[in-house]
Amino acid sequence: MAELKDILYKVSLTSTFGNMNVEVSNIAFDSRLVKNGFLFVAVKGSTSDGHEFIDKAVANGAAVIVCETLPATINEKITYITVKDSAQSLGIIAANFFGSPSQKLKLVGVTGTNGKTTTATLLYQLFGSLGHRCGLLSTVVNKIVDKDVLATHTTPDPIQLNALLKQMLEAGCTHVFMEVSSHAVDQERIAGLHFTGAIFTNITHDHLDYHKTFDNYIRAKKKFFDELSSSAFALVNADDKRGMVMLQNTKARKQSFGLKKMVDFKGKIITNSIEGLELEVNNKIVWFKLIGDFNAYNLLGVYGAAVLLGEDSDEVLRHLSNLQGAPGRFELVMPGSKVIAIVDYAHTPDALKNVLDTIAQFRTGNEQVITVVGCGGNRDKTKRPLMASIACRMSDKVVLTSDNPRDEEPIEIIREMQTGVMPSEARKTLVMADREEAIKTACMMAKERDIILIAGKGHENYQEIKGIKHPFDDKEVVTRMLKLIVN
Ligand SMILES: CC(=O)N[C@H]1[C@@H](OP(=O)(O)OP(=O)(O)OC[C@H]2O[C@@H](n3ccc(=O)[nH]c3=O)[C@H](O)[C@@H]2O)O[C@H](CO)[C@@H](O)[C@@H]1O[C@H](C)C(=O)N[C@@H](C)C(=O)N[C@H](CCC(=O)O)C(=O)O
Ligand SMILES: Nc1ncnc2c1ncn2[C@@H]1O[C@H](COP(=O)(O)OP(=O)(O)OP(=O)(O)O)[C@@H](O)[C@H]1O
Ligand SMILES: N[C@H](CCC[C@H](N)C(=O)O)C(=O)O
Ligand SMILES: [Mg+2]
Repeated sequence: MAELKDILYKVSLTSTFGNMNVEVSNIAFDSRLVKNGFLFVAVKGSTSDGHEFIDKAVANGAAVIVCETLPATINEKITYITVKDSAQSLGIIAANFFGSPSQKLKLVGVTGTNGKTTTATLLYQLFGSLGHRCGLLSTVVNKIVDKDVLATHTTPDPIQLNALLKQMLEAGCTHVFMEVSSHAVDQERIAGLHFTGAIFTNITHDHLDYHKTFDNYIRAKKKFFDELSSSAFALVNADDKRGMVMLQNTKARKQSFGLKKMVDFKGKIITNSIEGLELEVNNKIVWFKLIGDFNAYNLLGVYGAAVLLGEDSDEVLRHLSNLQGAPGRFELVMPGSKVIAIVDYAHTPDALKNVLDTIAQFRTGNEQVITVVGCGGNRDKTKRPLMASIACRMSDKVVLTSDNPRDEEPIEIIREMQTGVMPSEARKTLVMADREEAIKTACMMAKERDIILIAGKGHENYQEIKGIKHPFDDKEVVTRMLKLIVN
């Protein structure tokens, strides 16, 4: 239970109707979850408008309604509050309701098209290894110290988010590392949170289905930095064209990392091999277990953030060099097998190019690169031809397949991918909508020392088809096929 007045702290109200001296039993923004004494926030969504469900919320027992416009009929027994922006108000209300846990934690948010999970996971592992109790909010899993909590989104909704932060605080966490997706910024899921620091990894093509233009997408990421407090740090990848854009209007302490420019945390790649990365950081040469140039950026971002959080730089490097990274990110399957099979979460053109670039650097002779790739249904369609084009240009053979077709026809998605394949490259490609068959075919085509890249699903353990998540795990399938066919 909480006093209504307390949970409205810092919410800008435009009008109130009814008794303001009430207690609220809980909060919800989905009418279906409302029970007696709840406060319901009506939020405009992308498919429907929460304002249409105010009567449902009242029927389910809501005591308080927060909305942008009042419903046609008002129930005298209920308190109505109007606000300018109910999504933003929901964030602030959720933070207040759970006792503003983010104020009592060192909360660091990571945004960018690629590298958020890797960076946040490395920070969580690093700070754990340095002796701190930590929380993690990521695409793969949420963690309250060692306890796993299922992740449904990259960034949870404000109620789940603040509830998790509260549980982390109660479990003794001092540090929390979280991914901040552009959807979350745009939908105000992080409103009302207090960040100690923010990291920007990069921005490239993705999510244009949602943001419509690349400029809107950049603006969503920038908003995260614009809203940081002056006591926070804003750490950006200066080698990304938009790194400095993120810092333009921030009040936070501006910091940068990178490999090419003058930056606060500079690195240099000495060796990049299938065994890992050798980097010069802070005048020290250190080996890391992560593979690929792009991971040099992730490691530098993590290093910079750890130093900005007050950790000793040498200790940070010592601990960081032992870490493995996130599951399903450039993960070698059955190391030592006759063929090299890599499972990776590359689901954007840039990520796919980076991963294939990295693979190209490891080629020593005539080995072939065989790529298995698909594109998600009900998601940004413009990346489909681009991803197929990159896969063909940078591989010897490509099996075009399905990656969570959702409500779309798998073969239609593949057809759209094929529009990016040049006629001269068409002979390299095979179409196999069934992902298990596609992986099997890649394994059958592979000769000794060939490299198979299975891209797009990484850690995911399902294939989503028409609203149903069917169990499916790239790593499990490729392991089975390698044992059966190759070894
Ligand atoms: C496009 C998008 O982001 N949608 C998110 C959004 O839902 P929505 O806007 O579609 O909501 P809606 O169905 O229109 O409903 C509007 C409002 O009416 C309410 N409602 C609805 C029905 C009802 O009976 N009663 C009721 O009160 C809803 O609770 C909601 O408040 O708000 C919901 C609650 O927070 C999210 O679960 C939902 O995520 C969907 C499932 C989703 O797939 N999101 C993806 C795209 C996403 O967010 N991805 C990013 C990662 C992207 C990255 O890779 O960077 C993430 O952070 O996970
Ligand atoms: N710094 C980086 N720059 C470019 N590509 C990267 C970087 N880090 C990782 N990648 C590639 O992007 C893929 C996704 O990485 P990761 O899961 O860390 O990103 P993410 O931002 O969390 O993605 P999502 O938005 O889907 O949650 C990796 O599998 C790898 O192919
Ligand atoms: N966070 C990303 C994940 C994409 C993963 C890929 N496997 C797919 O389903 O398209 C998104 O929502 O676009
Ligand atoms: Mg992620």
